[in-house]
Amino acid sequence: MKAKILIIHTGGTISMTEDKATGSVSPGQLNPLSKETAALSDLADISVQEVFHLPSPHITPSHMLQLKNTIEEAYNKSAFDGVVITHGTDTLEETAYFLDLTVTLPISIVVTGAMRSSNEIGADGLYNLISSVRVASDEVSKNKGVLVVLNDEIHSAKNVTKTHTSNVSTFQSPQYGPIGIVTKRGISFHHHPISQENYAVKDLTKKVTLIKAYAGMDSGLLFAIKNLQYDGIVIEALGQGNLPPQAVEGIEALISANIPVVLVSRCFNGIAQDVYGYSGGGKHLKDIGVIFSNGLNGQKARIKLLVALSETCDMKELAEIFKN
Ligand SMILES: NC(=O)C[C@H](N)C(=O)O
Repeated sequence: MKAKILIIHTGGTISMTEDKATGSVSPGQLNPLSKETAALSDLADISVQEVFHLPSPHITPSHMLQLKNTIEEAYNKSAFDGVVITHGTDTLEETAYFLDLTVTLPISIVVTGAMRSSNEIGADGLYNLISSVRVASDEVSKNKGVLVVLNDEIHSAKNVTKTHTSNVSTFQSPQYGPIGIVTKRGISFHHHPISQENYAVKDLTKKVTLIKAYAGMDSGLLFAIKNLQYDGIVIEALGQGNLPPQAVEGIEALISANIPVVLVSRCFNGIAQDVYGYSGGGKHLKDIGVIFSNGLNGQKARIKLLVALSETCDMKELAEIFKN
């Protein structure tokens, strides 16, 4: 029996066309993927929903929550084996990780996209969609968290990131690699995520921002963030998790206002840790209450803080959540 797969389109280059006269790529009236359902029906019992038709820089956390609710409502109406979400690649990793943290259904969840629009030479959209339906249809893809499938590779939502502005092999999992591959003959996994986290999110009302540290950074922006009444901040710190000493005053002001400060590294490999004891070093920052993120990149730590803040504002509980 064929697997039952729900395809949800949200937009992105995979749903766009190029204007041959101007070279401009944009979403048209019709999603070019809507005519492809027949090509997929050999692979699975397909149903399709188009929830958004948006470039992914237009996707916000409330769209992500809407997407989670759409998946759960569709499943409660009529159960399916897997869902494939098509999405723009710019913020794909954020939506995939949000779903990873919040959806608990016993199905496979695959997110895919494309780097070339539907009418460009070498368009990768339909191919990635077919690969994703194949992955989602395979029993072996369940219980592995949300998967990101492009360019014949299967990545975990937690580790994958967009690494190249235009290359079709843009999605990589720095330091971990893909957890599986798609071949002509089947799907093959070679890693299994060792832990999965879930948070019951009903609404997303908090404001969390993300900034990057740099040589000579001072506290100006940190005071501004406090005054703008953000509920949380993620900082892409230097190296192993350090900041210039001039930034410490701002960090202390945020923490004393009960605004959690989560640290990641601006390096794309490795884990930020409390190693250095000098002023602004990781150990100093941890001692004054900064939370370390255990290997997430900045944009994913921001999604996690947003989700975690919908459960608790307690600094100690937040620090525990970020140990996972
Ligand atoms: N390749 C893509 O999908 C990029 C596009 N700007 C988007 O994220 O919507």
